[in-house]
Amino acid sequence: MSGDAAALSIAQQDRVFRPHGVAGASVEELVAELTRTGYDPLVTPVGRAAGEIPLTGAAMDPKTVGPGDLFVAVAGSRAHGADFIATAMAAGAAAVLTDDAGADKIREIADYRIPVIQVTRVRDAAGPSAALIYGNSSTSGPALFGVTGTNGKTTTTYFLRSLLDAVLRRHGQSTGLIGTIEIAAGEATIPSKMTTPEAVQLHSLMALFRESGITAAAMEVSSHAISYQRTSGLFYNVAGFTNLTQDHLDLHGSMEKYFEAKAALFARSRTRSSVIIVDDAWGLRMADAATGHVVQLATSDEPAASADWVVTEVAAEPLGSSFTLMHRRTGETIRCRTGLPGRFNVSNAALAAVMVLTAQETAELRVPRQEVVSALEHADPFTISVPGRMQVIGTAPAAIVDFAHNPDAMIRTLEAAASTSQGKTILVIGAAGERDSAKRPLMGAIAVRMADHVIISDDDPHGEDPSQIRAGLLEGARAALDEEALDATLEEITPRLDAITRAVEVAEAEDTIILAGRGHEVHQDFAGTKHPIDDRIELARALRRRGFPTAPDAPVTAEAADAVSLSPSDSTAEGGHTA
Ligand SMILES: CC(=O)N[C@H]1[C@@H](OP(=O)(O)OP(=O)(O)OC[C@H]2O[C@@H](n3ccc(=O)[nH]c3=O)[C@H](O)[C@@H]2O)O[C@H](CO)[C@@H](O)[C@@H]1O[C@H](C)C(=O)N[C@@H](C)C(=O)N[C@H](CCC(=O)O)C(=O)O
Ligand SMILES: Nc1ncnc2c1ncn2[C@@H]1O[C@H](COP(=O)(O)OP(=O)(O)OP(=O)(O)O)[C@@H](O)[C@H]1O
Repeated sequence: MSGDAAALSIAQQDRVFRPHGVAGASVEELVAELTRTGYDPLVTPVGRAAGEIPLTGAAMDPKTVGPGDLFVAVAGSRAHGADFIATAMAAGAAAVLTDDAGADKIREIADYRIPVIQVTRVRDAAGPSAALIYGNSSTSGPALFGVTGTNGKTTTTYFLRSLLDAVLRRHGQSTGLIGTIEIAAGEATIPSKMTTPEAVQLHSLMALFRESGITAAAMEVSSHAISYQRTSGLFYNVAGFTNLTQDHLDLHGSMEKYFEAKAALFARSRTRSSVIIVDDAWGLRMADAATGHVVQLATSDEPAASADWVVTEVAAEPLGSSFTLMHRRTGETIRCRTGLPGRFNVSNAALAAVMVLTAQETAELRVPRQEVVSALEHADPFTISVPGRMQVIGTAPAAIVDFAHNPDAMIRTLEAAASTSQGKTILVIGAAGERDSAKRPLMGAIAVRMADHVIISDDDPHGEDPSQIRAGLLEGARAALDEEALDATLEEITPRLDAITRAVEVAEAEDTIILAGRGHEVHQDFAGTKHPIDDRIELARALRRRGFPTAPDAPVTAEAADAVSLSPSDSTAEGGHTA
C-alpha cells in the first residue's frame, strides 16, 4: 500500500482514488438516459427545475460523497442510505438517486431541498448512472479481466496483473488491480474494504485508470457483487472462472443459486470472452451456461474432452511447480511455472495465462502474441508473493499463512502440505461468524482427517458468540475422530495468538505449520471491536523465539517486541483446553 494512502481514512482514500477530469452529466441527461434504458425515473419538481445541475461523481456510502456527486441511496438490511441524506448534502451531494422509501425519507428529513430521481431498482440503475457520469462505455477501456469462483480469485488476479505488467510495461503502459487485498492504479494503492466495490466506485476507478494511463486491469468479482448488482454497467473483455465449492450459502441459499449468481457474469451482455476451468461438473455447466466466446481450460490430470487448453507435464519444484499449457487444436505448447506452493496454484496460473492469451487473440491487447508467450516462458510472472496466500514464513518447520476458510480450500491447502511435509502437519483454524455456519462441521472434519495436530481457535467472530463458532468446528472434528477412528490431536485454544504460539511450540524442524483462514488480515472483528493481530508477524515471532529459521521475506519484528513475549514453555494457552 502507498504509505501516504495508508494514513488516510477510508473516505479520504476514496477521494484520493477519484478521477480529476470528469466531464460529468447533467441531471437532465441522467434522467433522459434512465428513461431510454427503461428505468422509468420519476423526478421531483426541484429535480425538474434543476435539470442543468452538473453531476461530476457518484457515491453510495454517504461518508464518501463529494461536491457535485450523485448520492445513490439504497435500501439495505441495516439502514436506508436516505437516512443519511443530511450527511450527503453537507458533503456537497448535487442530486439523489433512490427508491420510493428513500424519496419519502428525503421529503421528511430534507423537505426535497435536493433534486431526487426516483427509480424502482436503485442498485441496477447505479452502475449505468455512474457510467454516464464518468464517461464509461463497453469500449472506453481499460481492458478488463474479471475473475470469479469460490477460491483462487485473489491469487489469479495477482497472477494476471503480473503477466499483464510483464507484457505491457515495455510498451509504456501500466495496469490496475481491484480485489480483496488492495486497489491499485499503477504504483498507487489503497487497502480494500470489499472484494468487489460498489458500482459507483467501480466506475470511478475505470475513469481513474484511463486518466492514469492504465490500459488493462484485473479484478475479482465476488458472487455478492453479482447478486448486489455491483458490477452493473461494467463490461469485461475476458472473464475467468476458477471453481465452485461450498461457501456463502447464507446469502445464496443453495449451490444452484450460488451457481446462477456466478453464471450471470459469463453472459455476452457483460463479457466478451469467458475462460472457464472445466475440472468438474460445475465447470462444465458453467461453460454450457456462458454465452459469447467461450474457452475451456482443463487443469486436472483427467482433462475434459471438450477442453481447448489443457495443463500437462506438471512437475513439482522446491517451491511451486512448472507445467505445460497445450492447445488441443493447434498443438501449441507453452512452458510456464509458478513459485507458489500447491497444485491449485497451477490452476490459478494456467487460468491467468489463458485469459491473457485469449485477450490477445481477440485483439483486446494490442501486442503481438509472441510477446505474451515470451513473458510466460521467460519472465516468470507467476512467481510473486500474494499477501497471506500460501505465504511461506518459516522454512524448518515449513510455516505457512494461508487464507483457506472454506472446505475445498482447506482440502487443497492440506494436500499441498502433505505432499511436501516430512513430518507432522499442525493446523490452526477458525471460522468467521455470521457467515455460512453449515461449513463449520465440514471444516472441523477435514482438519482432523488431514492434519496431525489441529488447534481450533477464533477467526472474525463479528457479532456472533466465538465459542458457538468454535463449537461448530469442534462438532465436526469430534464426530470424524470418533466415527473414522482418527488419531489426530485436537485442541481448542483462544485467543488466536496463544493458538499460534502453541502450534510453534509443538513443532519440530521437519513438520509443517499452517495458519489457515486469515491470510493478509491484520485485525479480528469481535462484535465491532477490532483486535490487532497479523498471523504472519505472530508466526515469524514465535518461530524466532524458538530459534527456528524464517523465510527471507518473513516480516521482521523489533527484537524488543520479541523479548517481552512469552517463551514457548510459558505459553500454554490460558483459556484453551484439550478438546
Ligand atoms: C451482504 C452484503 O454484501 N451486504 C452489503 C450491502 O448491505 P445492505 O444492502 O444490507 O446495505 P446496508 O449495510 O443496510 O446499507 C445501506 C446503505 O446505508 C448506508 N449506511 C448503512 C449503515 C450505516 O451505519 N451507515 C450508512 O451510511 C450504506 O452505505 C448503504 O448506502 O451493501 C452495503 C453497502 O455497500 C455493504 O456494506 C454490505 O456489505 C457487508 C458489510 C458485507 O459484509 N459484505 C460482504 C459479505 C461481501 O460483500 N463480501 C464479498 C466477498 C465475499 C467473498 O468472496 O468472501 C465482497 O465482494 O466483498
Ligand atoms: N484454485 C483454487 N482451488 C482451491 N483452493 C484454492 C485455489 N486457489 C486458492 N485456494 C485456496 O483458497 C484460499 C483463498 O485464495 P484466494 O484468496 O486466491 O481466493 P479468493 O477466491 O480470492 O478468496 P476470497 O473470496 O475468500 O477472498 C487460498 O489461501 C488457498 O487456500
